[in-house]
Amino acid sequence: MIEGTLCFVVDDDEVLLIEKRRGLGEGWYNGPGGKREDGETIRECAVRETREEVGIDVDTPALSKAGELTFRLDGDPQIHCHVFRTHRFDGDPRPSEEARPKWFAIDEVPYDRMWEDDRHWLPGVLDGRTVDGTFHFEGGEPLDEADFVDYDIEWDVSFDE
Ligand SMILES: Nc1[nH]c(=O)nc2c1ncn2[C@H]1C[C@H](O)[C@@H](COP(=O)(O)OP(=O)(O)OP(=O)(O)O)O1
Repeated sequence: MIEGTLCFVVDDDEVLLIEKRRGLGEGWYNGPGGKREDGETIRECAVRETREEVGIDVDTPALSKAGELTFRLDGDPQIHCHVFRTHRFDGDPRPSEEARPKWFAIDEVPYDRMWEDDRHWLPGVLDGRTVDGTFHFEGGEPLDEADFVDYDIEWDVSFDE
């Protein structure tokens, strides 16, 4: 199964999202993030992907673990995604080949232009809660063309790391 990250940078009442320009979820908004590479920790992955995609530096210890999400396709776990939240960053977001960054007011997050599961867990994460969720998709690869059919969420969990 793929290990991945999502990193939500919050500044006052706004959150930094990216419009993904390629790969899974192309054309949709999400947090910066991506697949973990060999030899890096999950936090290192979140920091690297945020720097690569939008050119800002987030502070590793200040990343707060906000969730673990498992995305299943036709019953098989495909991606195990670690979600982080932070208020601390350096630099101004700039676009890259992978992503166009944009700040959104937290009460104006464009859920209709995001993965369908996001509306079930991201509001709580932006509200400071922790989540452990499994999201079921059906209809074959790729995941972003499959149907979102069901989910199971536990809130206010604690994580080992
Ligand atoms: N259902 C879903 N809801 C969601 O919010 N994010 C999802 C998701 N399914 C996948 N993702 C995110 C998590 C992770 O950041 C990313 C993985 O997609 P990709 O494999 O396309 O990664 P990237 O292309 O960003 O990674 P790299 O190739 O490592 O840069 O997609």
